[in-house]
Amino acid sequence: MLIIGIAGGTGSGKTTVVNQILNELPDDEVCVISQDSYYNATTNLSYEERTKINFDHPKAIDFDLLVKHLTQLKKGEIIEQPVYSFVTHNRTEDTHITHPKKVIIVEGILIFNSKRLRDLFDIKIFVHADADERLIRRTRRDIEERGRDINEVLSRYQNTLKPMHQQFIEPTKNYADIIIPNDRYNTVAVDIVRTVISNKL
Ligand SMILES: Nc1ncnc2c1ncn2[C@@H]1O[C@H](COP(=O)(O)OP(=O)(O)O)[C@@H](O)[C@H]1O
Ligand SMILES: Nc1ccn([C@@H]2O[C@H](COP(=O)(O)O)[C@@H](O)[C@H]2O)c(=O)n1
Repeated sequence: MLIIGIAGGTGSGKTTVVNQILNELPDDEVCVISQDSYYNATTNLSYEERTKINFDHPKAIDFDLLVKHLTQLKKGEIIEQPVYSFVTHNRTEDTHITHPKKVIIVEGILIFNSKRLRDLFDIKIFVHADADERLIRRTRRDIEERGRDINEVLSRYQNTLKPMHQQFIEPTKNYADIIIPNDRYNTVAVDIVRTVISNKL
């Protein structure tokens, strides 16, 4: 089994890179775990209280469950990945049954922040895009896909996202084995990662 961690700031293009890697790879050989699925359950909070959570701080993530699930997959066990809603800021009632595969890709902004997780990765990849590019992408995506308005995106960026990125995400680039520059679509880098995976399969 090969476990690949893909980190990088919000809007850097992690999900896009993962999807490009998955294209042309057999479905039954690769599975993806998203750190976003492991935001802490917030059922005990009102919607108003949830909107005030700092989602870019490591404390917002249920790393215990993420490490447990990855360890189970490594042992060949099936897991039930939580399903998260960016609209309600909470886990849904659903779960996603995930089977162990030869290659497991874990992606998320804070995954290199946890030593326990880092130790589980065979390859660590950091996707880099400049802050202005990430903000533009995030603004478009959150308005089009995550039910947000411009004020929400910009105030979250100023109050939590930017400072948390500088404090907790950017420094973890140092742990990466490979850094993918992604201000533009980087097909060469994606091809290299795909080749590494294909060799393993
Ligand atoms: N290299 C790129 N150039 C332009 N737009 C991109 C690029 N990579 C991703 N995007 C777009 O930016 C937005 C955020 O990308 P996404 O992959 O969701 O980032 P992340 O998972 O790192 O938050 C998406 O709308 C995506 O289509
Ligand atoms: N309820 C939530 C939870 C998280 N976020 C933001 O998502 C970003 C991480 O996801 P990416 O796909 O962009 O890597 C993170 O920056 C959180 O601010 C949110 O807006 N709402």
